[in-house]
Amino acid sequence: MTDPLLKLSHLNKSFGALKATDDVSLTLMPGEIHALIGPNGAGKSTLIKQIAGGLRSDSGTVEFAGRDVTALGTVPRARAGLGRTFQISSLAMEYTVLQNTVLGALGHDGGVMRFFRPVMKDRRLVDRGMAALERVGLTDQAAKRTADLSHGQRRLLEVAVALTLEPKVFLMDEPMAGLGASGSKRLTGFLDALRVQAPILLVEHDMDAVFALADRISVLVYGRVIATGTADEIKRDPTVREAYLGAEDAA
Ligand SMILES: Nc1ncnc2c1ncn2[C@@H]1O[C@H](COP(=O)(O)OP(=O)(O)OP(=O)(O)O)[C@@H](O)[C@H]1O
Repeated sequence: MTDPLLKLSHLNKSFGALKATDDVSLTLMPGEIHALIGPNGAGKSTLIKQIAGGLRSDSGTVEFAGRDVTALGTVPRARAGLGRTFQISSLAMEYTVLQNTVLGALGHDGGVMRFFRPVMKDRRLVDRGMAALERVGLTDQAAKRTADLSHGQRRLLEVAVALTLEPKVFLMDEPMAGLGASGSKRLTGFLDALRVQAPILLVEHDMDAVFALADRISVLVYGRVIATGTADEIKRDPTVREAYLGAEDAA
């Protein structure tokens, strides 16, 4: 059997008396989109932070590509290929769209020292930046100031910057937020293709996108995973319907 690329075992995180995540175990398989859904405050963002390394777990382990990364911070986890996007606006607003992706590509090469070299003259980095823009459909915006992009375009640019880092896994926290119907549809199509390059752990409230994309869905309620399964299994699961999907879906 194929090994999971990401394996969470018995992760816990409390804030005072509040158990934000409670004994969470789940896996992300190669090529898979695994969606994490749950009501507000269920612990989804906390879990993403525990995986990315921004928040230290009280107990439990995070294994990535067969390696225990629990003790590592955000930067070494990102360097290892654990890519986090969204809900961290890391874009440089005064820079052009292309400069943002080129800086992303530069970050991937890991050379802070190189920062001082004329990066925009580095053909290889510029090509990588342009290739990422092309993949998200922002080529014609390359020379624009990032601050002048629409909200939806900025989100696409965040995806493009993430692509330049060539992650082995994507952790995405509500990528559809604020995109509107056509923007979400476009991003849904894009993520569908992206899973081949790197599997995606997707926190998302947009249930149309979740049901369209996810190979598996885990439902988090009060910090606990109450069910994991395919979209059909989750839709049918009585515990989920009661706890999360609500009366209108149970009707
Ligand atoms: N730094 C913190 N200090 C104290 N409590 C926190 C902290 N971060 C999160 N919490 C609490 O932990 C619980 C889980 O929050 P979290 O943001 O992980 O939920 P969520 O499922 O991502 O919610 P949403 O869907 O609204 O983004 C909430 O009750 C929240 O108030």
